[in-house]
Parts: sequence; structure tokens; C-alpha cells
Amino acid sequence: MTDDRTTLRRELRARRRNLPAAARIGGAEALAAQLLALPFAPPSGYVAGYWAMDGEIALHAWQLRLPRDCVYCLPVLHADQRLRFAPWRPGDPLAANRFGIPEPALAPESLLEPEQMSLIVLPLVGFDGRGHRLGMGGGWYDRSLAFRQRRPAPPWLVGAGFELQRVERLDAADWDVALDAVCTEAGTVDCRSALYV
Ligand SMILES: Nc1nc2c(c(=O)[nH]1)N(C=O)[C@@H](CNc1ccc(C(=O)N[C@@H](CCC(=O)O)C(=O)O)cc1)CN2
Ligand SMILES: Nc1ncnc2c1ncn2[C@@H]1O[C@H](COP(=O)(O)OP(=O)(O)OP(=O)(O)O)[C@@H](O)[C@H]1O
Repeated sequence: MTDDRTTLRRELRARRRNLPAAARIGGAEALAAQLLALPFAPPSGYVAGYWAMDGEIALHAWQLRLPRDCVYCLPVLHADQRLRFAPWRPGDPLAANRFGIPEPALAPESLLEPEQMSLIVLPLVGFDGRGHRLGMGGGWYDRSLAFRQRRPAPPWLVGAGFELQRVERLDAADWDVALDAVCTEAGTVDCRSALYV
């Protein structure tokens, strides 16, 4: 990881946190509409979101408006350094993981593999117009979704963020998994046609 990426991460996270509450609430509603309008939005199956923290754009509006046959899931950290996913509805028990992020309190054998998801929404720290992403730097999503470099969707991979997290250009590392789309409160970047350029 270069110093540049560390600096950019810090700056974008601060920008994300400083957004006023009204923009944050309106943004979550507008994001839900963008996610529901995706051409590949699944009518059924497991879909993964995240528990928003550190100023991340929230997914509760999307969760509430999902088709009834979609099962909303949250990421769960696993000892093998790859994410698993677990269904979660408001009221279900949660426990904080080692980053302090709430995750469903389920037995390990009940957890779902990334391969079982129809669609996964990834939290973005930053993104560019080609769909390259900057995450928290732990490599959790890249490791967990590496199989998508050799195999087509599903799961569809969609980054979510506020428009103010867009940057001119992010260089992709070998391990970076390409997103199929990026959704913000202002619109959607469909990255599928850009995969081979
Ligand atoms: N809401 C949300 N959930 C998520 C992620 C995320 O980015 N957002 N993740 C995306 O990968 C995974 C967890 N990865 C994470 C990686 C780093 C940090 C983090 O806060 N790092 C702190 C200090 C670390 C510490 O407390 O030890 C930091 O960098 O300031 C959090 C989550 C899975 N769940
Ligand atoms: N497929 C992989 N196999 C092994 N290690 C990986 C893989 N993908 C990423 N990593 C490791 O994860 C580290 C962090 O990667 P990077 O800086 O791209 O994270 P990020 O994409 O910002 O974070 P995240 O994926 O958590 O949102 C890298 O230094 C790399 O060593």
C-alpha cells in the first residue's frame, strides 16, 4: 500500500463523515432507487449489504424496499480472512466484530459463502468512473471475491458510495476485483462494458 493511497483513504473517509445529516438521509433513499433499478437486480435469492459505519452511505432504505423473495444478508468476518454472509432482519441478534461493526450472531455452520450470493453491495471509500474502487485497505472484499476474476456473475458486485467519494482515477492492483456497477445518490455507473478496455 502506498502513502498516496493511505492519504487518499484518510481524506475520502473524512469527506464521507462530514456530510450533513439531511444529505445522508436523502442519499440513502436515492441510493435505494438506483440499486433497485439495476438491470441485473435479482428478483429473489441472497443479497448482501453492510452495516454502515464511519459515514458510509446507508442501505436500510434498500433493505426495506427489496423484493419479498430477496433475503438481505450482512458480512461476517471469518478466521480464514474471507467474508461469509448471514441473513439479517431488524430485531435479529447482532454482535460487534473486532472492528466494532455489528454482525449477525450465528453459528459458523449457518453462514453463507460469497459464492451463494446473487448480488453483493460493497462499501466504497473511493471510486472512479471506470468502477475501480478503494476500500478500507484490509483486502476483505478482494480476497472473498477473487473467484469473480475467473467466473462471471452471479454474484453481481455493486459498489455504493456518495458522489463526493468519486475521484478522477484509481489505479487497479492485480488482486482488485472489478465491479459490475457503482451506485451513488446521483446515478449509476454501469462498468460491465468497460471490463475489457
Ligand atoms: N460497514 C462495513 N462493513 C465491513 C467493511 C466495510 O468497509 N464497511 N469491510 C470492508 O473491508 C469489512 C471489514 N473490514 C474493515 C477493515 C478495516 C476497518 C477499520 O475500521 N480500520 C480502522 C482501524 C482498524 C482497527 O480498529 O483495528 C481504520 O483503518 O481506521 C474496518 C473494517 C467487512 N465489513
Ligand atoms: N486475492 C487476494 N489474495 C491475497 N491477498 C489479497 C487478495 N486481495 C487483496 N489482498 C491483500 O489485501 C491487501 C489490501 O488490499 P487493498 O488495499 O486493495 O484493499 P481494499 O480493496 O482497499 O480493501 P477491501 O477489499 O477490504 O475493501 C493487499 O495488500 C493484499 O495483500
